[in-house]
Amino acid sequence: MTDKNQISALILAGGRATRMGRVDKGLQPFRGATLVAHVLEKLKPQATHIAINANRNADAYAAYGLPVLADSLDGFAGPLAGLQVGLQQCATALLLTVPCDSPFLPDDLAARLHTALLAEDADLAVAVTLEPDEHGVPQRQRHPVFSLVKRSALPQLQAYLDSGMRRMGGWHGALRVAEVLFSDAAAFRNINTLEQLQQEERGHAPSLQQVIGCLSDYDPGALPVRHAQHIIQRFIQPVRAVEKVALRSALDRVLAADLISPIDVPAHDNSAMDGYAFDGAQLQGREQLTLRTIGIAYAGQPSGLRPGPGECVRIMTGGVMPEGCDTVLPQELASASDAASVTFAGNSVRSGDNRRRQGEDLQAGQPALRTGKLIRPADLGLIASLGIAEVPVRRRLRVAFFSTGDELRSIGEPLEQGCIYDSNRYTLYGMLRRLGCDIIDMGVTRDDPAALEAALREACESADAIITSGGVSVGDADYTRAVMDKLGEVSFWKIGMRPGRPMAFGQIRSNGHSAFLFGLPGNPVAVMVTFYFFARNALQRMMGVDGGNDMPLLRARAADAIRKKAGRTEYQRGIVSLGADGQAEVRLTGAQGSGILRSMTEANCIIILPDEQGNVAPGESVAILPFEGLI
Ligand SMILES: Nc1nc2c(c(=O)[nH]1)N[C@H]1C(S)=C(S)[C@@H](COP(=O)(O)OP(=O)(O)OC[C@H]3O[C@@H](n4cnc5c(N)ncnc54)[C@H](O)[C@@H]3O)O[C@H]1N2
Ligand code: MOO
Ligand SMILES: [Mg+2]
Repeated sequence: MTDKNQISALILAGGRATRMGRVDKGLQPFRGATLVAHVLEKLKPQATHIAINANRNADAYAAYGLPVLADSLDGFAGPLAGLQVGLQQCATALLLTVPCDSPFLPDDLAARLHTALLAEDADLAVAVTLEPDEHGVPQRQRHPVFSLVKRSALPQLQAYLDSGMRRMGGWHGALRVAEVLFSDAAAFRNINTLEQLQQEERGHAPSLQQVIGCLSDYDPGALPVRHAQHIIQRFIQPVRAVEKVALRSALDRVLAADLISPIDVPAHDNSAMDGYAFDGAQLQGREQLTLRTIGIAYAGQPSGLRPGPGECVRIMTGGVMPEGCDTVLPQELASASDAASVTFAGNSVRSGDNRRRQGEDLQAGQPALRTGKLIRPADLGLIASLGIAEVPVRRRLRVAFFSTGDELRSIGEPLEQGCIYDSNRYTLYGMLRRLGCDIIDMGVTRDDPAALEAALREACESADAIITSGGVSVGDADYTRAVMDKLGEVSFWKIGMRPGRPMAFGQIRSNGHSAFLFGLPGNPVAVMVTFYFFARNALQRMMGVDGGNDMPLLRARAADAIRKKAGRTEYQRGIVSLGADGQAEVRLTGAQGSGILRSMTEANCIIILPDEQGNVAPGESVAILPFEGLI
């Protein structure tokens, strides 16, 4: 039996992470925590003392409550330098080592290595798995970073390091080594690149093809809106990194953990009215009562008063209910009162009226707000009422966007014949800002494969999501498709909707980074409609927003006839107001061409006409989505 008291563990986090762009690996966000936090959770049941070998960010590692040991050898000498300092500082006879980038390590690692070490009277026990060689034949492979080492082996290690050697398993020749075969090779996988990290982060997230494969009647050339929305929602993955921000800065951010109320709110039973507090049992069937006033209870200070039968306390709104009182008579319901007493009719209040109960707003120990909540002004106040100063929120989503088209000019440039000013980047800027994203405006990209590829790569390497406009319809889609296909998995759709028929969606990769891609159509109204009805929800999901925040559809009467083709969803721009009868009534803004941006600026709502709907008669009820909300 393994006595865990005999085992210390050392997490090796001292490397330079050259394949991960030299970031500090252990501190990389992973599945709601960091890599090192996952390793720590695995180790806690396996060892009593745990330390971390790290050569950077000692404070951040120390925050996990563990001793941080830096190499005594200079210049990131590798894991053996970590083992050296680990053995030097080890308080027990045995030291278990694991790397910081293997969050899936076996739960029985220490126990099995220890059993073998004892059985074979070895100096060191090392994990072994079977890995196929180039012919597919399984070969035993040692994982020297997953070892249990006797502290007494330090002189052999020292001699090996003194000879200038640094290979992790290189010093095993001088030792008695016990090999322990683990059948689950995947438990030893480590994460070396940011791309692997993102893949693991996604866990078993399906590929775009798999998501699409779940639709029995998928037709990219005639895709219903709901199918496109379904595919996007299934494929998108949230960004999990979390940060703590001061309460005010949490506005419009997404809560990253349930906020448990540390206190009851209100903390005491208190009065909802200015008036007189008394024991409601005295009301019983009496026509009139006169109670003697024994004192005054102000808000903010318990009065210490205890009225007896026939007595009451003058109380202010928010004042703590005096002991024995459960009812408050609002002062305006008194038929007579002076400083000494109050008289009122027995039916003017019922027992228990106008008392706010302790914890009726929030109860200690109960979640006050749930993870995934988009924090609005009321939430700020509610968190403040709990006395909480800092809030864990998801990190902001980074979204890069650019326009494509040789005809596009930016503000400040002369407008040559045949050219137009780029407006999509401005509508996209506004819509993304409203969502609270960090935005990267990449300007205009020429209609040219090399320029498009360069822009997509740059966007992919700096953002979580990319939004492009233009170049996805038949005229241009061929080269766009070729470039996007080269960089990842992107589907080109013709959606059963108007405006916004052509659209591309998928995920691209570049240099170990990946990003979701929304290739929106170029027409200015189409770009807004596709953003609102596809990208917006997807980005909110990436931000970690919990599902229940969908915008509510309202209904209004069509003031005039609306032409509508059945078989597609139309998003017409409307102005809703109250008709003469007080009912909501909506009219079109005028011409509905997808190049007519004025139709959006004049509108205060979108009229959503679903697939099955044909022409709309005057007076018929239609669904609308108002632009403005109260908060
Ligand atoms: N033969 C077909 N032609 C078109 C179809 C079709 O199915 N068959 N679909 C039409 C629809 S619907 C749309 S929407 C557009 C989408 O075209 P692209 O995504 O390829 O976009 P572009 O051709 O680059 O531009 C379309 C239109 O929008 C103007 N534009 C583009 N970017 C901007 C910008 N940043 N600011 C302002 N205006 C912009 C551009 O000048 C074009 O006029 O395809 C239809 N054609
Ligand atoms: O998708 Mo297009 O917007 O209808 O011109
Ligand atoms: Mg085009």
